[in-house]
This record gives sequence, structure tokens and C-alpha cells, in this order.
Amino acid sequence: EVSITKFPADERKIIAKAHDKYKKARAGIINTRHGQIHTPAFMPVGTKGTVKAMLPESVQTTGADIILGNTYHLMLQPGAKRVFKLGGLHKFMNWSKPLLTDSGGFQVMSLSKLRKITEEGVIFNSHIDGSKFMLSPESSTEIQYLLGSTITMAFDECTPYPSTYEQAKSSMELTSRWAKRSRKAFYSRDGYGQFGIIQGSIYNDLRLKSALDLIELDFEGYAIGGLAVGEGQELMFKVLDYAPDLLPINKPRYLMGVGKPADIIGAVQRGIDMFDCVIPTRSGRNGQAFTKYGVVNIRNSKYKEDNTPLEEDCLCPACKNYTKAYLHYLVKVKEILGAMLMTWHNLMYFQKLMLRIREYIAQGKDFDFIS
Ligand SMILES: Nc1nc2c(CCNCC3CCCC3)c3[nH]c(NCCc4ccccc4)nc3cc2c(=O)[nH]1
Ligand SMILES: [Zn+2]
Repeated sequence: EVSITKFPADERKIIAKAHDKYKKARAGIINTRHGQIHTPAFMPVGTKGTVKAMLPESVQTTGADIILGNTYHLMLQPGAKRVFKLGGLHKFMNWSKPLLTDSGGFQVMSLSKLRKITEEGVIFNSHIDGSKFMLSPESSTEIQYLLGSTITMAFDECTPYPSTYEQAKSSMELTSRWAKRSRKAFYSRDGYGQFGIIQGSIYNDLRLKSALDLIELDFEGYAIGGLAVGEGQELMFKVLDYAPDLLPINKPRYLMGVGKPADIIGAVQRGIDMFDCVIPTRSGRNGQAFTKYGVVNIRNSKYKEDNTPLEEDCLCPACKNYTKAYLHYLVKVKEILGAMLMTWHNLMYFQKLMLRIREYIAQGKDFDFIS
């Protein structure tokens, strides 16, 4: 027998607010030439044509539908033309599912020593041997074509944080001019796409102008750039309270560089569909395991005789066949297997989180869980 209890007015308001909070979350499927992407999706980072310490088939078993490649690293070594000659990045790294490559500007600013930003593009010296390179909307788009990317990112300038309104405005306008050139240079083919990246820092009128400029170019999807650059979660969420709504509702929305589980959950609630972050792989190699009990720093001496798995119900090889004591030891003595098992577990954890989020959205349930 179904009993309908009438909530007192103020409780109804709280429940409505909660549902209101989740109403922007959406679950969907992106169809590409290299397969489907179930969203909300977490995309593991494979900077130099490999997800570090993982075989591609192992990445696949974690449930990842798509991984990231890095234009900046691959153009320096082994070179985009060489990868193209060898059959493209999919063949080169034996990954047949979708690949997204960043356009390289962000990495130039964070990795190369000497660089100069001009209207034409970014001139920089390779951090490997100091030789001179130029990345422009045209060259970045061509490099991503040579790599064979399923999803190509427009060449943008990631506005640093903090920036004054004027700095953010001129940076956003440069990104809009570069987006136009990127779009023009894109060789559009069925099942492949190019995403524009909006900038504008924390200024809502600049975010709106950036979105309008890029919507005119009719990209297959849109990324929100210029976040997770030190502004903190509160300010990031403040921008995400309105920025996703400036973008076409029927196209994928990608929040670049995010993030920790709590960041991902908050961003999904605000309408984001795609994420990438080095955290599960980088922190895994560094001895940090994400678990339902929180982050476990496996190097802590309290684990040296802990004969239990990271998570008793996790199906990854680290949890099925090994103990925290063994992982503690491997990471301590810097054994390669330590990096492999910790990475595998973290990628599995992030994919399980995304799977649960997709299920909760599909069932119209709240998903404020952080575990
Ligand atoms: N084009 C572009 N890329 C951005 C990126 C790179 C996203 N990962 C790319 C992959 C492709 C290959 C490498 C990475 C960002 N990453 C972050 N934050 C990362 C913060 C972070 C740093 C270290 C550890 C954890 C989090 N903000 C970003 C903003 C932009 C942006 O505006 N434009
Ligand atoms: Zn595990």
C-alpha cells in the first residue's frame, strides 16, 4: 500500500532545492568513429602515448571509454609526422577507442622554459633539447589531425588566475580569434569532432562573450577552460553555477583538468559531461590510493603489516590479489609493480564513481555521495 506523506511546507522546499540542485546533471552517450563515450565520463590522461604504468587493455578493463593524448609532448617526440607515417596514435599505442588530444597551449605555458605569445601563436623552446617550435591554431589542428585524434581541441590561451578584468578580456578575445582559425583549419569528418574552449576567467560577462563567439563556430562540443588553475573549488563552482548554461544543451561539455571526486560530483551537478585529470595516475604512482574510506597514503608505516586489501569489494588486481602491506612495501622500495597496481586501482575507483553517477542520474536519484 503506497502512503503519500505530505511534507510540511519548509521540508518540501528543501527537497525541491535538492532536486533543483541535481536538475542540471545529465547522463548520455557520445557516438564517435572509434566507439561510444558514456557520460558523465572520466578520461584518463595518457600524456606520451601511454597511460603511465598501464597497458591499454588494462585501461580498458577499468571501464574507460576514452583517453587523452598530449599534442605538446608528441609533437616534440616522436613528432606528429612520424606518428602519422606509423599509422596514427591509435595504432602506435594500440588503443582503438576514442582519443582526445589537448591543443598544446596549456602545456607550453606550464612546461616549456622560454616562450613568446604572439597573435600568430606561441613560439617556444623544447624542454627536451631547447630547439625552437611554434604552436598556432593551424599547426595545433594539423598535429592533432596527424595524430588521428577522435576529438580535437581548439588552440586556446588558458587565462591565468588571478587575472584583472582587462587581462582576462584580452586573453579571452585572443582565444576567440584563435578558435576561429582552429575551426577553419579543422578537417571535418564523420565520427570526428572539434571542441571549442571558452575562457573569461571568473568574469561572467567575459564567459558569456566567449561562449557566444564559439557557438557561432558551431563546434561539436565545448570545453570550459581557465579553471582548476588555483582559484579553488568555491570560485570554480561559482563559475560553474552559470557557465555550462551558456553552452548548447545538446552538445558535450568538458571541464578541463578536473579533478578530485568531490570536484567531479559538484561539476556534474552543474551540467558538466566530461573530465580529465592526472590525479588518479600521478597520485597512484606517488602512493596515494582513492578508496571509499578516503585517500590512503600507502607509504604510511601503519600499513606495513596490514594484511587487508585497499577495498574488500574492489575487483581490481591490487585489491583482488594483494594486501596493503605488499603495496606499502612495493611503493617504499620503488618497485614498478607498485606504480602499476596503485594506478590500476585508482583508475578503477574513478570509473566506478562515474558509473555510479551515471546510474543515479538515470534513476533520477540524488548522488551527493563522495565515497
Ligand atoms: N587547452 C587547455 N587545457 C587546459 C588544461 C589541460 C587539461 N588536461 C590536458 C591533458 C592532456 C595531456 C596532459 C593533460 C587544464 N588543466 C587544468 N587544471 C589541472 C590542474 C591539476 C594539475 C596537476 C594535478 C592535478 C590537477 N586547468 C586547465 C585548463 C586548460 C585550458 O584552459 N585550456
Ligand atoms: Zn582496487
